[in-house]
Parts: sequence; C-alpha cells; structure tokens
Amino acid sequence: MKIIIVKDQVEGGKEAFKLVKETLDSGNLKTFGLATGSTPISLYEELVASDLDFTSVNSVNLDEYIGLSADNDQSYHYFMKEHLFDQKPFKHNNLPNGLAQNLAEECARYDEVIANNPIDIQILGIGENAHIGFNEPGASFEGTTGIVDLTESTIKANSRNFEKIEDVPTRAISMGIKSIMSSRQIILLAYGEKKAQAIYNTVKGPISEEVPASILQNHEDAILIIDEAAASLIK
Ligand SMILES: N[C@@H]1[C@@H](O)[C@H](O)[C@@H](COP(=O)(O)O)O[C@@H]1O
Repeated sequence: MKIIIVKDQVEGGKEAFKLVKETLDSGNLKTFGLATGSTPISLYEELVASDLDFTSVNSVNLDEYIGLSADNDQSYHYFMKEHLFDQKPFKHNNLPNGLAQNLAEECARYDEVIANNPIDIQILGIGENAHIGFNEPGASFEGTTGIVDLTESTIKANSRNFEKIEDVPTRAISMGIKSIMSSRQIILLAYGEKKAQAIYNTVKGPISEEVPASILQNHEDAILIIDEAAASLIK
C-alpha cells in the first residue's frame, strides 16, 4: 500500500484527481469505479471543474440502498447525478438497481457488468468500522455482488444524511470484495479523526475479514490518500 498524507479533504481531492488524470490521459481509463459518501466529493468537484472528458469512459458504482429509486434524493444514484454525472457525462453509468424485483438476478446482472467492464481505477471511501462499499465486517474476501444487511453502526453513521434514523434503509446491494480487489488500481480516501482507527486497522492490523479494508494490503496498486487526522494513529 502506498500512503499519501495530505493536509485536508480539498488537498486529497487534488491528489486523487492527479492520479485519475494521469490514467485518463494515457488512454488507460476505460472503466472508472466510483464511490459515494461525503469523502469523494472533493475529488468529484475537481473532476467537474476540469476539462477532462469522460464520454468514452464507463463508470461502475460500488453500491446502492435497497428500496430507493434513482430519483429519491437519498439514493446513491441521485448522489452521483448531483455530484458528478449531471455535469460530467460518461459513456455509460452503471449502478445497482435498488428497486429490482428480483434481487438475486440483479446481483448476477451487476457481476456481469463488472466482468464486462474490468475496473481500471476504483475509488473507495471507508466506514468507521473499515467497511468498503457496503461490505461490512465479516464479509467474505471472496464475495461478489451481494445483498447486505447494514450494521447498526453504519445505519447510525449514515443517518446524518437522512431526516431521521428510521428513514435509513437497512439493506443494500454492494459490489463484493473480490470484485473490488480485481480493480487494476484502488484509491482509498479517508479524512478526519473518526476514520483514524479504521485506517490503523487497515494499514497496521492483520488482514482479516473483520476489517474489510485490510485486504488492500494484498493489492499490488492500492493508494491511500488520507489527511493528518485520519493518519494520526499510524504515525
Ligand atoms: N457505502 C458507503 C461507503 O462507500 C462509504 O465509504 C461510507 C463512508 O461515508 P463517508 O465518506 O460519508 O464517511 O459510507 C457508506 O457506507
């Protein structure tokens, strides 16, 4: 793992932007793996403000809440449109369909999307319990797209984006850890003290399914861009 420590989220967005631009400029960004949450927003702001052209790039998102439609303003689909897709058109945007009638079929469809679009760069945030995508502690490192029951702590952490905690969906569809690990490059972003323990466990801890992000220690090209606060326990 390569670790880049930055001053703050704005600087982190700029560092990540440089990596994305490099790969795009060299013609090697065919599929861009994207994440939601507050963390990647500064990167998306950089992308939107730039003259980079993504019209020949496909995107693949990590996850979506079950039960929310794409036009629900709490859905990850809506988030992506608002923060990136409406301003930066891609060739095609892929996200799991949280309203699919048959969720098992939807997971199989999404695995096929990923198989047909090998991910060149995958952006990741990290949960306070070190989840990636919605792969919570205990998720198999061999997992592909699946249906996930969110943990209490994730529901609580994500409730800040909802009016009340009861509104937070309790299930999601998430790309699995095996699929995430098959990405050519992974850029994990983390900012703030609340992420410090997760970053410590990811970087210094044993590789364990109890710490989903710890598997990144085995990836050949994983880059962590983290601020001083998130890095405070690994120094
Ligand atoms: N499924 C998402 C993750 O992909 C994200 O990394 C995490 C952290 O969110 P934030 O960046 O807002 O701290 O939230 C959600 O659980």
